[in-house]
Amino acid sequence: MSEKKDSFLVNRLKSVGWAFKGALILLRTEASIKIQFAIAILVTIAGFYFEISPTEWLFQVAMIGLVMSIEGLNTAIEFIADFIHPERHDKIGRIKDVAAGAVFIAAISAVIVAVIIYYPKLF
Ligand SMILES: Nc1ncnc2c1ncn2[C@@H]1O[C@H](COP(=O)(O)OP(=O)(O)OP(=O)(O)O)[C@@H](O)[C@H]1O
Repeated sequence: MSEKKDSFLVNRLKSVGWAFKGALILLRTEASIKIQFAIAILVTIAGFYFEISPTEWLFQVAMIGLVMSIEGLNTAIEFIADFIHPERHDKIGRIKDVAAGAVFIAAISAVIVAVIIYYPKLF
């Protein structure tokens, strides 16, 4: 019984390790994620500088997580598309466009949240 529990825990820990490895691969290799990470650091500094409220922090952190995680999924979809069909194909292009569209929607939402939080503090 306890042996089963241990192996479950070890497996979960291994999964966390692989997920962490995946996040590092994204941050090291993907230009879009690097830019988003830099913006995340800048708005975090801005959050402390302007002393934004706990509710504003919640929205800001949620938006950073949303944009970067969807960007990660977009990258995974691009990898799958390139793996299963390395040549150019209209359908592969459409799959990649739709995945990029998801990032775009999240990014627009994040910009709107940023404007709502910081516009009154700046102007
Ligand atoms: N194999 C393909 N067949 C048809 N169109 C493609 C193909 N690969 C890419 N495209 C088109 O080019 C666009 C960009 O694709 P690509 O894989 O280069 O993504 P990217 O946006 O440059 O990647 P990144 O997220 O690294 O910036 C796609 O959205 C699609 O419109």
